[in-house]
Amino acid sequence: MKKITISTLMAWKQEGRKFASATAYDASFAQLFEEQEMPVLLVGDSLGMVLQGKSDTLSVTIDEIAYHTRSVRAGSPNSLLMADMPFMSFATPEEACKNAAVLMQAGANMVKVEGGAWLADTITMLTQRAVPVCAHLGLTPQSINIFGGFKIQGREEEKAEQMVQDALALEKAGAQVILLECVPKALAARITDAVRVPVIGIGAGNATDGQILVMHDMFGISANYIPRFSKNYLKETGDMRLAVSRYIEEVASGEFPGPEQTFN
Ligand SMILES: Nc1nc(=O)c2c([nH]1)NC[C@@H]1CN(c3ccc(C(=O)N[C@@H](CCC(=O)O)C(=O)O)cc3)CN21
Ligand SMILES: CC(C)C(=O)C(=O)O
Ligand SMILES: [Mg+2]
Repeated sequence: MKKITISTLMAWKQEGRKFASATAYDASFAQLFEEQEMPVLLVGDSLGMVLQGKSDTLSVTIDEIAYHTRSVRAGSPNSLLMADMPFMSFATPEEACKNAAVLMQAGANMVKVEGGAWLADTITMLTQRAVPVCAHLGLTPQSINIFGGFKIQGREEEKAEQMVQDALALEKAGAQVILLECVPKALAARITDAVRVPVIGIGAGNATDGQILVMHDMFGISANYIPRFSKNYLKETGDMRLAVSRYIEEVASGEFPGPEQTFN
């Protein structure tokens, strides 16, 4: 696989070419993903749930994300590697810079932060200091105690309009990727059209530029539960490499996510 950069994703958006991505936490799976030409990988704070068995992501630390980022980078030199900024690690722009440096030095190409327009100054400060940023909107799991659970976001028109405005504000602030989690398909489509940067969806329908899955969900082996919007590709292929390539193909063709994995 040739080196994937933010320019690659921008070009794909303009061509209307849909791309897949997945979480990864170790070198062996990162290498397997790279061999199947998965262009984008994320060291997600979901590792608190799927690796550590916790019921949410709040306890994950910057050092844990950095540890896994080093492993994933070792297995996948050419993917665009995103790393999650954990809960409270970007509470102020200064803390965000200090913590983002740890992840970039561990091998990330981009950091991801959860939140809306209030993050504009943080995102500007990071991008000015050469840290590319993905802004995560919709169901932001670090806000579970505000939301009262992992619930779909943006159902009411007022909330939907707010999310469109948040996406525009964060793009203007410098965000180079937007990630939408658990939002109705029509809202994800609206945001994907409204911004120039690539939009990656999870539980957001098939109109976004890219898709992401937690790798354990792709294989149907997640601890606790498997979200409704994910799909077990191991069950239908019986082989991990085939599962990954099937997922990549179904994203490219628009077949995944289908109606069963979509909120309307
Ligand atoms: N294994 C795993 N997969 C994920 O996608 C994931 C994680 N862990 N951990 C971090 C966050 C948390 N996520 C989650 C977890 C559960 C639901 C969930 O149960 N959602 C309900 C829908 C709720 C509604 O209808 O409002 C569902 O039935 O899927 C959603 C997102 C997504 N992320
Ligand atoms: C679900 C994805 C988008 C994520 O943030 C994670 O894996 O932590
Ligand atoms: Mg996350």
